[in-house]
Amino acid sequence: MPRDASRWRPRTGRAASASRRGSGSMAEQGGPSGGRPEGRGRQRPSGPDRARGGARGPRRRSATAPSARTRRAEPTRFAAYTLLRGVADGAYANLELPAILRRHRLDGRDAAFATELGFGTIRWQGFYDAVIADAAGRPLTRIDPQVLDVLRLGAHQLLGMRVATHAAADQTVGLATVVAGAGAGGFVNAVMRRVSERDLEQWREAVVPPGGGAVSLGVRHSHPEWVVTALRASLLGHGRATAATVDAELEALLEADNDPPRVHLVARPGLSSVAELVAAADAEPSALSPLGVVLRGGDPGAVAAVREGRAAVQDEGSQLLAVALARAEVAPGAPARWLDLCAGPGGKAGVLGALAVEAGADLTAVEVSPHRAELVRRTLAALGRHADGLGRRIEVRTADGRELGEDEPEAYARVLVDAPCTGLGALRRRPEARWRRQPSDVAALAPLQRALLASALDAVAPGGVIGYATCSPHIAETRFVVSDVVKRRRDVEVVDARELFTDAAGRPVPGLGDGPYVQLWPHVHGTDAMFFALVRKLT
Ligand SMILES: C[S@@+](CC[C@H](N)C(=O)[O-])C[C@H]1O[C@@H](n2cnc3c(N)ncnc32)[C@H](O)[C@@H]1O
Repeated sequence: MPRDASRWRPRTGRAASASRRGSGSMAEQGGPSGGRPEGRGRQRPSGPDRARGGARGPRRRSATAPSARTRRAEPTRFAAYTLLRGVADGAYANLELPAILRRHRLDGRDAAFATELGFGTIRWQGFYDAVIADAAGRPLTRIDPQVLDVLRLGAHQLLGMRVATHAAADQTVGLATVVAGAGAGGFVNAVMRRVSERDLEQWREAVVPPGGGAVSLGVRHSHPEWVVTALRASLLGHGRATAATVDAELEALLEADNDPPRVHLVARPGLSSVAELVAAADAEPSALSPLGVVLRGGDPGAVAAVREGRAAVQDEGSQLLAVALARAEVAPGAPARWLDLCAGPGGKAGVLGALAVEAGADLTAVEVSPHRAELVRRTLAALGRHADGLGRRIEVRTADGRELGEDEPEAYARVLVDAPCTGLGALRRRPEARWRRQPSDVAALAPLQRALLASALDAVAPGGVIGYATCSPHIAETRFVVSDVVKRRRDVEVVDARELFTDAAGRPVPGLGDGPYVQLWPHVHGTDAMFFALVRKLT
């Protein structure tokens, strides 16, 4: 849910699409999967004025009687609903969405609308649930889960996307009727009317508990309370904030978590280039990553270099990490072998392997899950052919990284441990993660993270380096893991990693913390909240 309507207005023209749908054109569709979305191809006025018109001031109630509402589900809404049900059954939204869009034959603006409706609703679920409970006058446990998902989608249209009230209400009731029957339609109609009686600010005043603590921030910014508490501790623990500044930093971070990330591409060195991507896509060079571009719009899958595995969609933070490890100083005579110990699905291995080949080294990518190892093979296929041509080797192994240190001691010059973690630093990208993760996950992952790092320390040759990374800033997954493992050994030292992080113009990246570790932040760097520690094996 944006703070103002313009937040949602995007690089892809999605606002225009939403506004068009918000016009209330109610062309009947042929059921959930039939026909095209209403308004498609019609030229209706759209844009900021129109979007704002529905946004400011009290909303007008929809005068349509329930019996006169549509009884069909419009395809973009049905697609978003299907996504929510898939997520409720355990699916990952970002993996599920492409198939849903294909099944509903949605592309362009319609796909963008369905995506924002689905992802935005999932992100803002915590806040909308508070609104719905209030508007329905009953606890959520007394609302059928399917109907609750329909209501969440309706709430996002009203409060987060500024779809006109009558269109949002009509389509939400139609969807409810299709998925849960006419009786549900009446209930949904009543709740939507109540939701539409207040605007966003009024709902905030009504449902956000006072006090500004974790509970209050959790509802306001739609994060579980334990995540708010953990992020606060992370800001303090990494030295990003002090007691005096942490409240403002935390709010900025929580807000950034709710901003859909821009799409970045990485040009794998030797296979593609920033210039190629800028010429081939609606993109501009990244200011942060020397290997990256930022898409202004369009489908990354339409870019030839991406389709061919020479470039890929990748957060700038991940790009910087791979570059940092490749840059770190290694003692002369270290083996010409690099290792990615937790490679699936292969994003960082794609960059690290390309940099290894450039440096005259081989890459071994290890992944324990056979399915994810297969994804790594696919990701690295083009790189493998490129390496073969230069007499280098890219190898993908399905294996347990915890055993590699013992199997191949002191065999590698550079090792990346991109450890399995809670992903609390990538909440922008994985909208359901905040609701699925539990505080107990942190403790459950701790032994695995420590064992993988210990194995990496064994696998690296004297004078070689290990990069330990997570896409979580949680103190227990980052600093505690590194300090715990390193303090048990006499043959390694932690090195200040900050100087390895320079932007596309070669300038030091600001705001990395007090060292020796690096912590990136969405609200500071525009990246996922990636953590990186550099450890060197003594000679
Ligand atoms: C954070 S992800 C890595 C992301 C990857 N580096 C990328 O950039 O695409 C962590 C990966 O570690 C894998 N993993 C978990 N336990 C492992 C183990 N014991 N050995 C090797 N890989 C493991 C997980 O299956 C997961 O694919």
